[in-house]
Amino acid sequence: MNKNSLGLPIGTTLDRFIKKKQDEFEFATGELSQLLRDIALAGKIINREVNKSGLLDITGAYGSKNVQGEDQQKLDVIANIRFIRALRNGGQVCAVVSEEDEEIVHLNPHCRYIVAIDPLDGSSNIDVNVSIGTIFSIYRRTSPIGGPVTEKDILQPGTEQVAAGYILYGSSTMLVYTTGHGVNGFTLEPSLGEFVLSHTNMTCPEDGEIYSINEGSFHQFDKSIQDYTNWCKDQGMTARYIGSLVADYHRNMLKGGVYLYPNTKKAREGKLRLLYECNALAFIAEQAGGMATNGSKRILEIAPTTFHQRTPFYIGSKNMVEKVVEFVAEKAEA
Ligand SMILES: O=P(O)(O)OC[C@H]1O[C@](O)(COP(=O)(O)O)[C@@H](O)[C@@H]1O
Ligand SMILES: [Mg+2]
Ligand SMILES: [Mg+2]
Repeated sequence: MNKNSLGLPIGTTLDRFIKKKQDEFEFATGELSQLLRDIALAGKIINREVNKSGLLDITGAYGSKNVQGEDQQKLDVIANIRFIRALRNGGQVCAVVSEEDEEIVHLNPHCRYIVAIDPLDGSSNIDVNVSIGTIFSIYRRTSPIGGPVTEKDILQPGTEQVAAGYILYGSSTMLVYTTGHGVNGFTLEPSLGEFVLSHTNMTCPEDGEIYSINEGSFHQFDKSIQDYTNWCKDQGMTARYIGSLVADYHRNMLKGGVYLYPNTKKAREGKLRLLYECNALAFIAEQAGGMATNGSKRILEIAPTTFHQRTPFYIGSKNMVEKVVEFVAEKAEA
């Protein structure tokens, strides 16, 4: 029987993979396994909505703004409802912090897991049939099970994640995640409706030829990032920018590259959110041999102070991200 590098048969379903991984841990309770299955189920439901979004009346704005002051797209709201419902029904989660909810969403106090989620990433690309995604981080609560979930439970640094990942709704739909033991990718087999192991032990090349930044904001960037962007051009690198963080990150992880969303004159803290965008991808990147920083500090070591805080974000191939840090440090000294 053909086996992959994990010794698992080709075509291993996500369910079987999770079960096998659980069996490798003597004290595993199955709760995290069930939670990963719940996220995969919600991902399949969203995938179905995304695939036919042009046909249904689910395109366009929902008519309300989220806590960031952004116009919520209908699919942002639908994805948020679907994920929270799947996590509630799955019965493993005590609280959720979501991009689309200002406050903590309290679920089952008798559970130990907390989920931070960006239900629909790349909202500006929903209506134009460009790849979009979902991003999730999983933590264990620090407060006693059965008691109230506290801010402290939610505001944990990324180093405390027990699992993290993303779902990419692209030409194929993929679930990519880590529990701190490498990164694996599963492709949705539409006729089976099953996520099937397709990318084992994913790694990010230390170097690459791709830089991803919204150059439309070039004049808003700090001098260090303007210089780095020009340096990339001088090196003859290729510019690629989809405008969906998950899709830009995924491409650069596979091919080698760096994604930059710096702070700007307008957005001094940057745009991307630490708890439900940056921490998850930083965990994945590091597990794949890549790197993620805010320009001077490892993303995973940033101590969060608010649920929806933003951070400058530089992620991807190790040597390329280190070059960004070099440029930022140089300007800071100048
Ligand atoms: O349009 P900009 O400023 O380049 O921002 C694009 C970035 O904003 C995001 O759309 C923010 O995420 P949401 O769509 O989840 O709000 C990222 O996916 C993307 O990388
Ligand atoms: Mg997002
Ligand atoms: Mg979003």
